[in-house]
Amino acid sequence: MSSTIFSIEDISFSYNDSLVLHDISLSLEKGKFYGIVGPNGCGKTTFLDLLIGNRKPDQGEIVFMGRKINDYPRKQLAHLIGLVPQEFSTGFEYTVEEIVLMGRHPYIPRFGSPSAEDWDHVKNAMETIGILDARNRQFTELSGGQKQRAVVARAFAQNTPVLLFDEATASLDIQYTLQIFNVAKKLVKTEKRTIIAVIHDLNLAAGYCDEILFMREGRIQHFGATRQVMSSENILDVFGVHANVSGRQQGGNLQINFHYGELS
Ligand SMILES: Nc1ncnc2c1ncn2[C@@H]1O[C@H](COP(=O)(O)OP(=O)(O)OP(=O)(O)O)[C@@H](O)[C@H]1O
Repeated sequence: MSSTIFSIEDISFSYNDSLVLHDISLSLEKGKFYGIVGPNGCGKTTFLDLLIGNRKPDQGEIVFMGRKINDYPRKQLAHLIGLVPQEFSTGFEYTVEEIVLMGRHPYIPRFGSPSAEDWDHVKNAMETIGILDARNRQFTELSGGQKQRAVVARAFAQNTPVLLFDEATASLDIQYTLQIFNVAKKLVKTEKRTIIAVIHDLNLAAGYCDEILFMREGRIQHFGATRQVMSSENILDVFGVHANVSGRQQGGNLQINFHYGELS
């Protein structure tokens, strides 16, 4: 049986007249941790928006689990794909627990109440992320990093086979960053979930991702197994910066060291 989860066929996308994604064709497989890396503004968030069906390609197709992504009813898709967005804000006074419970909304019938199973998922997600003690705090009063952890917990509570992270740990300290990536990696390894994560930190991407998509100017420039594509040449090609990539022979994680240039 094919393990292809996303089949992306020659997609392009424009905002008004501005072409943002083009000539993207690739297959993504179930049970892998994918990293998307690339310069600011190259189209990473837009690409995730297309993968989750929030936007429609102008050309080409995205087939998800055998069906065109834009043909899925929204509710069904919310059972299959969860997203940790780059930014999440709410004008309303919600507690942390209420934010995490939002991850269960696709499962709660209209005018219905959360089931015991829904509450189990909410509690487990808060425990996993370590925010159970903050469950009754107002979301708007949290620090940026605390908010981000609540939003990650919301996505874990949604319990979907596919998770998209858009810089999900950008404002987290190293302890919480590793905690979330370790949980994510475990979901990939033990439950065959698929994670597609936009990551700016190349060492983090090298440490956790099975495969990397290097994006530049709306195209996938390089795509493949992390050990193959995370190279000085590709980093220079996509980011225009010089770096040494070491550790390829040792069999452990790759290490990326940047050349900082002259300080004046
Ligand atoms: N809603 C929008 N309307 C018009 N242009 C947009 C919109 N959203 C994004 N863009 C433009 O599309 C391009 C790609 O944006 P996108 O957010 O996908 O990039 P990104 O790679 O995720 O960037 P970053 O690393 O800074 O988050 C940018 O030039 C951006 O200005």
